[in-house]
Amino acid sequence: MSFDYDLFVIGGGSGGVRAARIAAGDHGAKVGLAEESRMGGTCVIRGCVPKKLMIFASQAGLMAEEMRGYGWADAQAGAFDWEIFREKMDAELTRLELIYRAGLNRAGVEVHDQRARLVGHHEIELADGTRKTSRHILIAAGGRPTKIGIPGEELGIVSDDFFLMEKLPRRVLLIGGGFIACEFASILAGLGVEAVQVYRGDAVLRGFDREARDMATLQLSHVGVDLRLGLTPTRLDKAGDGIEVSFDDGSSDRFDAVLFATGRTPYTGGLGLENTEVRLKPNGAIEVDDWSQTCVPSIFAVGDVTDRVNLTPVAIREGHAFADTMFGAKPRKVDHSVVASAVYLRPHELGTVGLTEEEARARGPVDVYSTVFRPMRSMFAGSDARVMMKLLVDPATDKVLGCHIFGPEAGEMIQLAAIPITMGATKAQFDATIAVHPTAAEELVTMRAPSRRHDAPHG
Ligand SMILES: Cc1cc2nc3c(=O)[nH]c(=O)nc-3n(C[C@H](O)[C@H](O)[C@H](O)COP(=O)(O)OP(=O)(O)OC[C@H]3O[C@@H](n4cnc5c(N)ncnc54)[C@H](O)[C@@H]3O)c2cc1C
Ligand SMILES: NC(=O)c1ccc[n+]([C@@H]2O[C@H](COP(=O)([O-])OP(=O)(O)OC[C@H]3O[C@@H](n4cnc5c(N)ncnc54)[C@H](O)[C@@H]3O)[C@@H](O)[C@H]2O)c1
Repeated sequence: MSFDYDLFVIGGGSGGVRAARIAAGDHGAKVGLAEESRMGGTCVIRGCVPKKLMIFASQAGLMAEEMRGYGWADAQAGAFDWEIFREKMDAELTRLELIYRAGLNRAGVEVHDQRARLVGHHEIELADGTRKTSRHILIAAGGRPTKIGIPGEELGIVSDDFFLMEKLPRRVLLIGGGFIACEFASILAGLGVEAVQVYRGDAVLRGFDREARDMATLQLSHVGVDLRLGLTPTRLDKAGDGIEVSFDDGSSDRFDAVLFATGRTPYTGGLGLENTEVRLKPNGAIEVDDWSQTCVPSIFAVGDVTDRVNLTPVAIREGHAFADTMFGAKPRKVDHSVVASAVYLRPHELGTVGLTEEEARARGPVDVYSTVFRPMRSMFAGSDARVMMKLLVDPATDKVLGCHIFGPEAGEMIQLAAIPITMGATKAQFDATIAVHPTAAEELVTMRAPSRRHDAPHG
């Protein structure tokens, strides 16, 4: 049987673009790709990139404060102009979008700027009614922000809307304690917006190392976020130009905007999956095996739509591995067991790779090398901000099982620490590395004795 394409990709985000480009450009496959919105997907258009630019924009006040401590007695951030920033940011996103598009064109991928849905195991229907057949189909449709099902929630916005705001609200409620709520709370506080964050738990960033969570929780309050823990909103009501929010403790408060940062769900609705035998997990994610293959041999899925590790570099790696495996005769699986990540807070970020102290302890005996200190740079300026460096080491093998850094540029540091840890480095090998002085990161190779040992597995 002959097909229009060797591969048809649904979704032009991190995973889909990489898979299409490698299959067509490196391995000579005939590839079609459908994208219903802007090329580049969540990361480029409404995620990592605009978020990181906002993080950079938001640090002016903290930098001025630090510089006053260094003798620049009059240093002030001055007024932030959202319109100027947004115009520059939009231009940058358009530039990146064009680069993504050009890469696909160069590789010979046929791009369809419209929505696609499956009508069979080898067939796609585009929004204009055109049908295309393909030997293989890759679903890389990503995820969508979700709200929590309370009355009036349609009055609130989600992260997608945040990047499109015409002007900055004066007072914002952020709901959630995950990546997005914490990063956006840091951004808003840094831009001079009154940020109130409510989270139902007792420390933000559930799932991260507990000590690091406590430091992140403390820092949010220190940078001016009004963080209210153990609190959940129960309803939203329109109140003049603002929104009145009621909470489960009986209190209520008024805001100019309410941002739901309450998680994302795989975007599988309306994809035509009912026309296939593809199986979904209870949360709507596409079920795949280690090769990103669904239970239908011709249909594969990568990235957030599979809800494995929802990060851009993971989607890219999955897309690349799929293309190499299917079209390059280079079978490659993705190891999801060690994936580094960072939460871009200010002034200190949280970088993490491998097991948390709690996970390591549940697995067996573990030596914890941990140090918390005031770094030279901010201490001189009079700041009380603390840095944490932590290594978790298996006492039997000396292998480093995890590393957690809370400090300035921790995202950059953890990227480098992730290399030896992915390679299976031992603590002795960390120690054999001569320090770079004076840095904060030198602590990673100078922690001589464990701060504590957990002997028995802890449930
Ligand atoms: C605010 C925010 C900040 C983030 N920050 C980071 C970060 O700092 N670091 C990090 O690693 N990750 C970050 N992420 C996560 C990261 O953006 C995602 O993990 C990544 O984009 C997933 O890539 P993907 O290819 O699976 O999906 P996406 O990038 O979401 O791409 C899916 C694409 O498919 C298109 N599409 C969907 N259905 C169809 C259809 N039926 N037909 C045609 N097109 C369709 C969509 O329009 C979209 O463009 C962030 C996410 C958010 C929301
Ligand atoms: N720096 C990064 O790498 C980065 C940044 C942003 C987003 N991301 C990715 O995007 C994903 C989505 O981010 P997110 O912050 O929306 O999700 P998340 O899963 O990290 O956090 C969701 C938050 O919403 C809360 N929540 C969920 N249901 C609730 C309810 N019914 N009532 C009250 N609170 C509720 C949760 O307790 C949690 O704190 C992340 O998991 C991550 O994979 C990554």
